[in-house]
Amino acid sequence: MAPHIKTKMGVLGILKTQLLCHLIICYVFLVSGILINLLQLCTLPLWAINKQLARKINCRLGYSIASQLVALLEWWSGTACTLYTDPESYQLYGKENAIVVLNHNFEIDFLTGWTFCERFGVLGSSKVLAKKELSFVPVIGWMWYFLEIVFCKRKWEEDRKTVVQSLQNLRDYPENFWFLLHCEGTRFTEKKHKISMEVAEKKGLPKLKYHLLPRTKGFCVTVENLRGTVAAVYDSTLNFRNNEMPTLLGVLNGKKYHADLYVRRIPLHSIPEDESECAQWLHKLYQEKDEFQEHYRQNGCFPGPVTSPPRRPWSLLNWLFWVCVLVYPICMFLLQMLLSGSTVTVLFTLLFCLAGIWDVD
Ligand SMILES: CCCCC/C=C\C/C=C\CCCCCCCC(=O)SCCNC(=O)CCNC(=O)[C@H](O)C(C)(C)COP(=O)(O)OP(=O)(O)OC[C@H]1O[C@@H](n2cnc3c(N)ncnc32)[C@H](O)[C@@H]1OP(=O)(O)O
Ligand SMILES: CCCCCCCCCCCCCCCCCC(=O)OC[C@@H](O)COP(=O)(O)O
Repeated sequence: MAPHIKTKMGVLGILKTQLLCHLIICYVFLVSGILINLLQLCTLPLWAINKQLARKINCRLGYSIASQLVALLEWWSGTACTLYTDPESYQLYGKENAIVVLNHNFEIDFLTGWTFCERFGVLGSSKVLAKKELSFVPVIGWMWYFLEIVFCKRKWEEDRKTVVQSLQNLRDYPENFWFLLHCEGTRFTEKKHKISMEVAEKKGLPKLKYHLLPRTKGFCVTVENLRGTVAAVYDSTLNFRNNEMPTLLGVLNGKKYHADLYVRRIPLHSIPEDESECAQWLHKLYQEKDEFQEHYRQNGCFPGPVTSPPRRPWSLLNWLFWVCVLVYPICMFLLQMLLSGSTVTVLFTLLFCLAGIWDVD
């Protein structure tokens, strides 16, 4: 990296781009994650005795994993999150169960979603209808198993029974939760958009410019099974300023983004009970979402008042806790190696440290 750019970035900015920092962050995340997964495993016997207590404990443990990634976004990269919503609805966020319908365009939209969950105190209990493959991802996928995340294979005939059962299980969940649905079923690409609009044409549905055609089955079955449990649908549309396409690697490098989220609260009782009417309702919702995206494209902002929730210190404190617990032993280990008296061990340790601080750019 050129020296003048480094000066402009400041010491902290340079630190954030260093491989050694990234290695430490990943090490802390992975080791703490596996320790927490093991603790979650220990709660299994409790489910038989006191299920609600086991669920509450798992929400806290899940928080301790997810909030590390949130801390990375809001404290490490300093990404700003602006919320466009009406003040009356704002009062209810975090105080009721809700289904969140969100567009799926960005690599970090899950992380931005989590950040909003954190700010309204529902991060540990947040849920999603996720593809089955994600349940095998170490740490996060294993954590989701204990948080009763709903998984689907995206083959409706196989999914119907398991999805309905998993949704029914959430009816007596002891914590307020937000249930995320990416109704488009996959992340937006131009190629997928083209195919999806061919389907829209065949079905006689209006074309969408910024979204894929929504898959309606998951939404209708969620509304049907969570009626009486969930108070509202939060129709949410996410964008990043300056047409940026943020990445996890960018966040890890400390790059600051600016997320804009537009949320409309729609009471669940206003959504039709009949399945085909419910599907039509969702198609109409996506046509409206398309208009909001057009507004954003034209004006650089969403319509309506801005009421941004402040970041809270808990994600940072949790992260610092794990850094203190896990970085100290590794420092002691490296120190022991350096003081071992063996030339080969000292050389290897020095090489390892140098590789970590080497500027790969
Ligand atoms: C702002 C605050 C945020 C709060 C965040 C809260 C919580 C956060 C928690 C966690 C964060 C982590 C996030 C993890 C992200 C995980 C992301 C994913 O895994 S997305 C993929 C999985 N999810 C989904 O797919 C959900 C949407 N899909 C559905 O609902 C589906 O209906 C289904 C239930 C999965 C079943 O799918 P299947 O394909 O089997 O059946 P369908 O009936 O849907 O499809 C057949 C139907 O579709 C028509 N068709 C064919 N091709 C297309 C196409 N390209 N586009 C649209 N439609 C198509 C086809 O003709 C059939 O139609 P019909 O039924 O009329 O015959
Ligand atoms: C603080 C610690 C930093 C350490 C960095 C480690 C990063 C680990 C991140 C793990 C993130 C796991 C969360 C999974 C969410 C991913 C969202 C996703 O993958 O959605 C899938 C959809 O799109 C559909 O996929 P398609 O198959 O249709 O395409």
